[in-house]
Amino acid sequence: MPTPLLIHEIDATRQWVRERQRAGETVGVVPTMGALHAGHLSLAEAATKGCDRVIATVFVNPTQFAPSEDFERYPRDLEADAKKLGDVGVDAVFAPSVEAMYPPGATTSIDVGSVARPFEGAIRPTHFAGVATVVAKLLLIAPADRAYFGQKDYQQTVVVRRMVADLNLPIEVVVCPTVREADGIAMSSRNAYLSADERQRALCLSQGLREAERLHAAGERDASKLREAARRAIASTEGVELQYVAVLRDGTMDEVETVDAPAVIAVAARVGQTRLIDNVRLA
Ligand SMILES: Nc1ncnc2c1ncn2[C@@H]1O[C@H](COP(=O)(O)OP(=O)(O)OP(=O)(O)O)[C@@H](O)[C@H]1O
Ligand SMILES: CC(C)(CO)[C@@H](O)C(=O)[O-]
Ligand code: BAL
Repeated sequence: MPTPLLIHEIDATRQWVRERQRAGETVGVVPTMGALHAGHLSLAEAATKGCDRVIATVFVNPTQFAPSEDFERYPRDLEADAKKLGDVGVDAVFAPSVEAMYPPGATTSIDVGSVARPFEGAIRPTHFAGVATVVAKLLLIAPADRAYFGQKDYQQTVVVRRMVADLNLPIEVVVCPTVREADGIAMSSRNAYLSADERQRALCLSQGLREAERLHAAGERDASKLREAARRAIASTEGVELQYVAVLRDGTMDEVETVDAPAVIAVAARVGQTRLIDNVRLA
């Protein structure tokens, strides 16, 4: 497969997308922070199936990291990422500098409101303003027809859908299923931080979710029982600190006590120094 066109400039990116659309083609955009794994590539593949042309963005966005978080050490390898994207048929990659995205004097920030406050938002209070702002910028720089996001970052999908609706952005948001390793752990760039021992312990997140899923499939509708099943698996694993377990009405951040409609059970935990999140749909 050819290497995708690598674009660093904002104007050239917008022009590339507009030209494709003027030629009658649909364009998909896949926002990422790079260090690509099969989870990201599944979004790119969905985009190549659903659109005539695909542009991926690779940008480690500083505004979604708190000062204490891992912005500096977040893995970066643009050359390898571009090759992987080319191999799945992505046409172009937008990889801007921090200075291009946030020139001196830039102060605008998007507050999406209530869906950004609980769970991830409570633990990372500045995170979703950073995500919403950069995603809005990326969707304006690459004004595609469809944008692809992963279910693994469930609250992010809720925040992005809210932001796109509230700002009337003319783009369809597509959410793709979580891709897992053979043993069940959700693929994540941050898995690279785990030692072999932590990697083994981290399995308790997906195992806890799977146990809740099994109970739900067997007819359990009491959210507290489903939460307890996930909590038990995670909290009983040494070296793993559970941060939350929540059962939410699907597509929202509203907690439910009875699962009488499609729902999502979401968890976050710290494994050593690494924060991991995961979720499954209960439908
Ligand atoms: N396992 C996965 N399956 C499907 N989509 C995924 C998966 N992991 C990440 N994505 C999606 O890829 C997009 C880019 O995510 P990002 O670059 O933050 O990767 P990540 O692996 O989630 O990294 P991190 O470990 O920092 O959370 C997001 O829409 C995210 O939901
Ligand atoms: C959507 C995103 C690319 C914005 O920086 C990021 O939050 C991510 O990779 O999930
Ligand atoms: N995948 C979400 C990006 C972040 O945790 O900053």
